Amino acid sequence: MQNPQAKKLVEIKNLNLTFNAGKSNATKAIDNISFDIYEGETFGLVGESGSGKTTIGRTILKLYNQDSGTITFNGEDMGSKKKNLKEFRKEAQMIFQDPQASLNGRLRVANIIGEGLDQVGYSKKRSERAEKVLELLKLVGLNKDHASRYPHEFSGGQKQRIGIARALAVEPKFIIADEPISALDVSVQAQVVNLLADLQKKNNLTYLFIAHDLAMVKYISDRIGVMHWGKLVELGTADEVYNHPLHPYTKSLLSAVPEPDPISEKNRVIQPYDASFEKDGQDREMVEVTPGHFVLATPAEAEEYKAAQK
Ligand SMILES: Nc1ncnc2c1ncn2[C@@H]1O[C@H](COP(=O)(O)OP(=O)(O)OP(=O)(O)O)[C@@H](O)[C@H]1O
Repeated sequence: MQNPQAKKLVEIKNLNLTFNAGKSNATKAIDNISFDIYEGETFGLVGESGSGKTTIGRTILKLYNQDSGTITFNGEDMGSKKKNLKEFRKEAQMIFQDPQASLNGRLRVANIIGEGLDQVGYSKKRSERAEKVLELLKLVGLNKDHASRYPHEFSGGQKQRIGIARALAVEPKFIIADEPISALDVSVQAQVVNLLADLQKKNNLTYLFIAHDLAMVKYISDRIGVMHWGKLVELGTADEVYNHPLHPYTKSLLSAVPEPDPISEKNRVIQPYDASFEKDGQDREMVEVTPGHFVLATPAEAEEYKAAQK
């Protein structure tokens, strides 16, 4: 269970966002979602493609405006503090899925990272700025020779390291990592995840880690939220969600995770998910089935889920 002393860094309450509202292609990307992210934790957000994970990340960063609901960062409602947006953007950064597309190909690495440093006042101190670039490169496992090169001269994993260094340049408190490893070779995925975990400890960072790979999310996250069709359907500690899943969608996602042991893998049965009940018109809300473990359910379903846990 979450330490009750821990401070909430991000508080999301009853968030709603519909793209193309009122048109035939309207998409309810965020459907009445509430959750908190505690300082120093990694909150993993999982769900299939199109479930709304990226939209939540972008809405937290104020790249999209929600239709209703609130997002509070460090105790401040960002919606009502427009003048603080510049400050907020330094405290909250995003790392993207595609490191190639997210880096300006015309800039040398020193300037890509330097742009972030300029935002926090290094622009007038050239030598300090150069020193800080080297420090950041070292922090993410690169070296000074890399500073004068262009993004296309790097491998995918190295590019992601540059993206991480750029995010860290503004000394953020909070980082949204949106599928940061899914475009990388399997052989370098673990290195980037381990780097993120090390940096979290060193810099006391809080992460929202977005992914569709539940195995990796379990490895890195303290708590996990599972999304389906714009709704949060389950929320709990990584161990609880992984070992005692409640919602049939979570069970189905977990059944798709390959087993490392060849015998278990051979016997693994993928559980299909029949989502039709989500559209039965019944009201569902997040119910706490065991301490800190919530599932989206009607009162009757909640009782069933509870009984199945015993
Ligand atoms: N800018 C946009 N305009 C219109 N619809 C959008 C926009 N961005 C996302 N959507 C739609 O909103 C829904 C949620 O998309 P979102 O990208 O948040 O999902 P996701 O879970 O992050 O998926 P992925 O893993 O593929 O990135 C999808 O149906 C998507 O098509």
